[in-house]
Amino acid sequence: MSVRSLGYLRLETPDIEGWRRFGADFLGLMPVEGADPESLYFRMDDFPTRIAVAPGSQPGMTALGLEVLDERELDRLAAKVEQAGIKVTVGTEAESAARRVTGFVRFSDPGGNPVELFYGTVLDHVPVRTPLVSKFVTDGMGLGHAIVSAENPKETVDFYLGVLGFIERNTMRSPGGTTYFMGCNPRHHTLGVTPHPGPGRLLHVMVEAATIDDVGLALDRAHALEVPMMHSLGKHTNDHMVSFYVWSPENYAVEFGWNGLQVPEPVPVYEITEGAFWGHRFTPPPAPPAPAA
Ligand SMILES: Cc1ccc(O)c(O)c1CC[C@@H]1C(=O)CC[C@]2(C)C(=O)CC[C@@H]12
Ligand SMILES: [Fe+2]
Repeated sequence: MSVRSLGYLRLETPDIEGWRRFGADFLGLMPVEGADPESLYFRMDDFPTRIAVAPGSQPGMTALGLEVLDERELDRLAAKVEQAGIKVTVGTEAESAARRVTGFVRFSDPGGNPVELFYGTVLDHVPVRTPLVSKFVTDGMGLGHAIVSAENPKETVDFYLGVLGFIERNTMRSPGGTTYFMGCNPRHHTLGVTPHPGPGRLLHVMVEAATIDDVGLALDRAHALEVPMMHSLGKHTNDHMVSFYVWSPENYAVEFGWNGLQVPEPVPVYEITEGAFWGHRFTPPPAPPAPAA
């Protein structure tokens, strides 16, 4: 296994105040200070930052931060990415310091999603405090999972499997094409790739809490804070996770779940024919505010 986990996400949003409330008061992440005073930084565990949100004119993901074992693995994987014909840039010392990692490289995956491979997390030993959530499930499994889009899903999936060492878990066919779910540690899936016209983008990020009560309480907070629902409470057919999804301030989505399946050893791939055993009823995003006349 090459990539070890989804280590961090870097996002940009036109609604930084919305994200402050969303991240801390709804998701229950721990807000902390970081390199840029204009940005938001959220902890889930002893990683210094799991989700960093910077102000930007457009919503977007600026990095899918994938953790590798050590410097030798980073060099080996960066060379493999270059051999695959993808241009790789080495992060500067200042950029590494801002991410609180020892080193990283960046490139775009074949679908156009921005990826950073990093090693050497600089741990935060101030105990994490998440009073709204009993615990986020991250140990050895990263912050959760992300689903990204690609116009060329097969090529993009072949890259993650063949170059970065992900393992295929399952597929799901829908009218728009096939979605691929991949893992890199016991968490059933860390990355999903789904077809979508246009350059790759983040569709949702999943965070996992330790108890069903954490999910119930998060549903209550969504209601109280008027966080718009995307998929009602449901249970997935591939990782058996019980979760619901909300629209984030810029209309990507966050899935809040519990009891995701862990797959310590590779198992044969399979195809699912429904996304959920029950639930996960969809609600479209709220209409954007009307432009000022
Ligand atoms: C089906 C499924 C299983 C496990 C997950 O963690 C999960 O997020 C999903 C849904 C994934 C995915 C999505 O988020 C956007 C709409 C998608 C692309 C589909 O049309 C099929 C799968 C769906
Ligand atoms: Fe998901």
